[in-house]
Amino acid sequence: MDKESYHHDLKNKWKMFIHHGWASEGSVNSVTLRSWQKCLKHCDPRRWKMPIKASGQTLQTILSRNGEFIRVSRRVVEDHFTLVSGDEVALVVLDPHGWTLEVQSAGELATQLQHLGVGVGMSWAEEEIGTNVYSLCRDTHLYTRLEGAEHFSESLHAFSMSAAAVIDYCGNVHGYIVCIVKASADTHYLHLSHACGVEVANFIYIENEQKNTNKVLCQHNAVIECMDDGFICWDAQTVITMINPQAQLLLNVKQESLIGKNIRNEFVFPPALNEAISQRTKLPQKQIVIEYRGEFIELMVTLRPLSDGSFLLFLHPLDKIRKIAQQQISTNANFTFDSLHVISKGMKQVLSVARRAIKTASPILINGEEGVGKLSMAMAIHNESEQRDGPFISVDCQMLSPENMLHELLGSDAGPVPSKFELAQNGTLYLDKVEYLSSEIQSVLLKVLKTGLVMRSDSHRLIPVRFRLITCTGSSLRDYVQQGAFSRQLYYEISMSEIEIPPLRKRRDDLEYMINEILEKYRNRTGKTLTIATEAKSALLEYLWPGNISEFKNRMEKIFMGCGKLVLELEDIPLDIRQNNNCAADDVSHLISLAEVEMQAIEHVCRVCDWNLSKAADVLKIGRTTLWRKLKNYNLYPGPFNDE
Ligand SMILES: Nc1ncnc2c1ncn2[C@@H]1O[C@H](COP(=O)(O)OP(=O)(O)OP(=O)(O)O)[C@@H](O)[C@H]1O
Repeated sequence: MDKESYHHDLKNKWKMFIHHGWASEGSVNSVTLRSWQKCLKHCDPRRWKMPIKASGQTLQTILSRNGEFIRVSRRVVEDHFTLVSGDEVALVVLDPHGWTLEVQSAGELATQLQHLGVGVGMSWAEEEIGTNVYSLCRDTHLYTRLEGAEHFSESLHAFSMSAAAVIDYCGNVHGYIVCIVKASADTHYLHLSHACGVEVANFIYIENEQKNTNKVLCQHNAVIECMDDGFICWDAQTVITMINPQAQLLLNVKQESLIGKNIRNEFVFPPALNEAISQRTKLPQKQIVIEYRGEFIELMVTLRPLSDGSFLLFLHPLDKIRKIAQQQISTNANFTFDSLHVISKGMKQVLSVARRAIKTASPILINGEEGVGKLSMAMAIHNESEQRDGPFISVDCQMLSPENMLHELLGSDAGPVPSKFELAQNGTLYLDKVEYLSSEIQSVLLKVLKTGLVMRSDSHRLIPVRFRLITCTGSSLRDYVQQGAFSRQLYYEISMSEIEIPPLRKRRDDLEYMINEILEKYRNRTGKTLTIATEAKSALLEYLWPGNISEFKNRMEKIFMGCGKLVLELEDIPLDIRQNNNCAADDVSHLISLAEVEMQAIEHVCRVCDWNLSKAADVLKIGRTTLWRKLKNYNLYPGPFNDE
């Protein structure tokens, strides 16, 4: 059938429908027929009513809401429009609700469309203009064509139109592209709406991808800039491709001097890292030392092999790691000069000596009997000093085994384990019972104090350290020095400021305060108000408290626990305290024999003399053979003797 007859036939079917309200089955496309039936109710097919047109604020809202879509589709529609003969084709862009966003038309076709009211803002709603390509395409989302008399409104019979929806990969409809030609003209141009729709959808997809990529890239760059860790990236050919500012700081290098260089030529890695690189395995949080241009740099690293053959080496800043180690090892120094509650004159003098000592950077030696509060005083000094924000590292020298003393204090590069001096960086190092340091450690400590540098036990690297040293002893270090068991030079060095804490028996005011304080704490804890009878209190005040505050706290706790009354009478006080014996009469478990005293003395002197028997025998003022025999008897023989 030629074009003319085809259109003639269509017109007859349309007339038939308009006249009788029905069309024979199969003669009209079912979708079109359904739309005709709906339109009968609200449109006059023979009289064109100008469609509504959005204007003013409404139009502005529609245009700005579809700004991105208009920008992309205009570019596509303009390109296609210039490619075809403008006189024969019009291209119209609609938003998802059928509002006209853009019209490309020219010549006679443009004039005809303008007469019908086609322009920006016009509505393509079916109720307005009857059956049209937009309304059908909106229902099906499929490419739609209507030719001549397939339109419900007779005024549109002069045109053939097509419409394609612009749908993104998520299924969102951004709008529609409508192509209009004269019904008498060649209809192959109608495919333009489909081509434009696909192209606009592709552009939207690409722009979205670009936006997402840019967003990810921005986030990626922000993360790289803000992260505390440094990192270096090298490719499968071991060429360095990336190094972030933090890594440049940690390694003291400039990006330009490393990018494009071979990682192998720039850095010397330790075996553990080399092995992980060659086996392409992850290496999480490994503390290593790498060599860069003759410098040894200690780092905590994480190695991540990537699937393209490249590697990422994260450099975790060591001061942070050190802080974590310090937090784990450092003691919670919770005393201040105020919280020591000093009442007695003797202790007030001690505090003024301590205050003076704090003003200098020199080490402080604290003397005092056991349990007198030496550690608490050291903590208070730490908290009152410039080092208060640094760590408080406490080491009990008696607890260090002679074999491991060097390793434990000096650390090692192999672990690597930082030395206690490094851990105390910018803080306080407290050495309890300093007389137990072996002579080897004594000379190491002296060197550290004089140079401010430490060398780990298995390393030749000199690490600068800055800390305040507080040592303490319950013995007379002077006697040790005279006996040759403690380095004279070290003694002078550590005792530049010396604090002597008097025993509790010499500070009755403090003792009385502590009794009241302990009663108060008891009341807060149990809700019971306990008082002490005068005789009982006198007994407590008279007692000599050989174990000082430690003993006081311990025994008072036991006394309170055992007393079911609200008034503590003399009879509730243990007999040894009442009789002012220095040890509990009914408890002999902690008393030691003469042989044990001798054994402890021998072991202590031998340890201090690094098991040099001649030296130890001199200090103990016994013969070498006697010492050797006693060591065997007491089973104190630790291994080969260092006797020369
Ligand atoms: N002024 C104080 N007020 C209350 N309690 C204190 C005071 N000083 C020390 N103590 C407490 O006394 C006990 C012993 O104190 P600290 O450990 O400081 O003594 P020390 O002389 O270092 O002991 P040792 O000789 O056994 O090492 C701790 O429980 C501590 O909390």
